[in-house]
Amino acid sequence: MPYQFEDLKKSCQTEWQAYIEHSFVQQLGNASLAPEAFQHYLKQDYLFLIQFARAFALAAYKSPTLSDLRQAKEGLQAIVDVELDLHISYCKEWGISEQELAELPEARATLAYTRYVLDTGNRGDLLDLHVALSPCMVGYGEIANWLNSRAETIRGENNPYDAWIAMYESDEFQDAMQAEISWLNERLAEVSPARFKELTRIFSDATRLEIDFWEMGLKQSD
Ligand SMILES: Cc1ncc(CO)c(N)n1
Repeated sequence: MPYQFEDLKKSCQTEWQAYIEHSFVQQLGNASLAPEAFQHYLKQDYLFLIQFARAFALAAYKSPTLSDLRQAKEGLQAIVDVELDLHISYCKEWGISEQELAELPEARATLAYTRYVLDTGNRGDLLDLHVALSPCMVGYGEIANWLNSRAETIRGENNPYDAWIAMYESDEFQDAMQAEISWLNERLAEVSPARFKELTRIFSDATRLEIDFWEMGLKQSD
């Protein structure tokens, strides 16, 4: 049986569920999240996105083919030209200026997660790097879909976090998520059981670091 992305999720089902259905996510969905927790999360996510962009630059460096190189370039461009600009204007709506963003120190959870991804890519190959990135790219799309499937979730102007959910349920993000899953499925189909075991370690580590990122937001920890 060739391995597929679903098998990575199955290898750490408990952690994956703890990430997707985290209290931060539930509170964001039912509008009970403290605005201070969300603001703290938004600020750290700006710093996260900058490191995330560097990870796509690393993916370009690690690309053996022109098609992989183009894909990494698209990813880098999407983050630098679109996502970061969107994030900055979204932060403004939440009372966080660009100046404040530029001067922020990184929380330990941000440092741990982003540098883990970069280190995994540095010591490994493009597949290692993509597996380390996949909980971000696939997880947030799944979170938006999970929130939409729950009766407790409030949509529209009665939820101040509605725009956040809308961003990750957008066709643009959902298409990027599907493209990432397809890319991974093609490569995972070819790996040996020993190689797959290595990849499950990376996937589970990155998933656990996503859980810590939510915790950092909830506790407003630095
Ligand atoms: C921490 C984190 N993970 C995933 C995403 C989705 O891009 C994000 N913006 N932030």
